[in-house]
Amino acid sequence: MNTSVTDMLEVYFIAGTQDTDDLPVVLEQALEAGITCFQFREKGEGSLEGQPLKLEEMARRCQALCRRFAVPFIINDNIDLAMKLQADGVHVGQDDLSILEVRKKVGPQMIVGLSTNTLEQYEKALTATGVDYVGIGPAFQPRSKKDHEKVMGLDTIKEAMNKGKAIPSVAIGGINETNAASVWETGVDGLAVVSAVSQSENIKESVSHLKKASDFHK
Ligand SMILES: Cc1ncc(COP(=O)(O)OP(=O)(O)O)c(N)n1
Ligand SMILES: Cc1nc(C(=O)O)sc1CCOP(=O)(O)O
Ligand SMILES: [Mg+2]
Repeated sequence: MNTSVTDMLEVYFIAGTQDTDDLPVVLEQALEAGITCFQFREKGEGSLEGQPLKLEEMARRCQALCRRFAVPFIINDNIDLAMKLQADGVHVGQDDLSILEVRKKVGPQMIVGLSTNTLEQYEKALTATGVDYVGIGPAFQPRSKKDHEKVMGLDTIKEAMNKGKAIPSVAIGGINETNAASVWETGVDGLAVVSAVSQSENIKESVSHLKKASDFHK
């Protein structure tokens, strides 16, 4: 991958089979529309959790699509699968394996992302060794996650950005084409979305509206 981590965060699509009836079709449309990163996240009701062979097969299909478009392929939570598939990166949260353990397992090359859900967690991540980018949120009420943390809101995200930007950041939670401009105003490097793309009736239009320089925000 030749893109920088900051560039890859611009429109960061996250999905698993629980989010759509046909993940490969939706992912291909999203890639054609210009997403800059994809995270494979099989989690919760309707996902392939507990079916490792099917899950791996789906991950490989998604990875092949991402490769065709030269878009980074990140795996959520499952470090062993990320290593087996030589994914471009892994994403972990505060309750997952520690960054130290993750980095020990995946080595120095793989992209490692860490979720932060409070100002304190964000500030701590800024000085952490081995973190390539942070997810920050929820920006708004998430649509695709039931057990989410307390909504952080845009004011706190802006406050976090003002504390420092030593590590690239991507906002997450309830982001859509209508509120995207307000999220960009906080100073984050990208927008991570599930439903804004997976549930979109026009993926091409939705992705273009999420982009930083979209005319839609003006
Ligand atoms: C880009 C990005 N940001 C945050 C998350 C959430 O991660 P986590 O808190 O570990 O929750 P799960 O996604 O594992 O349910 C993410 N996946 N991606
Ligand atoms: C996977 C995930 N993590 C979140 C966090 O706040 O850490 S919110 C979220 C789901 C975001 O879904 P949607 O874009 O449909 O609101
Ligand atoms: Mg996690």
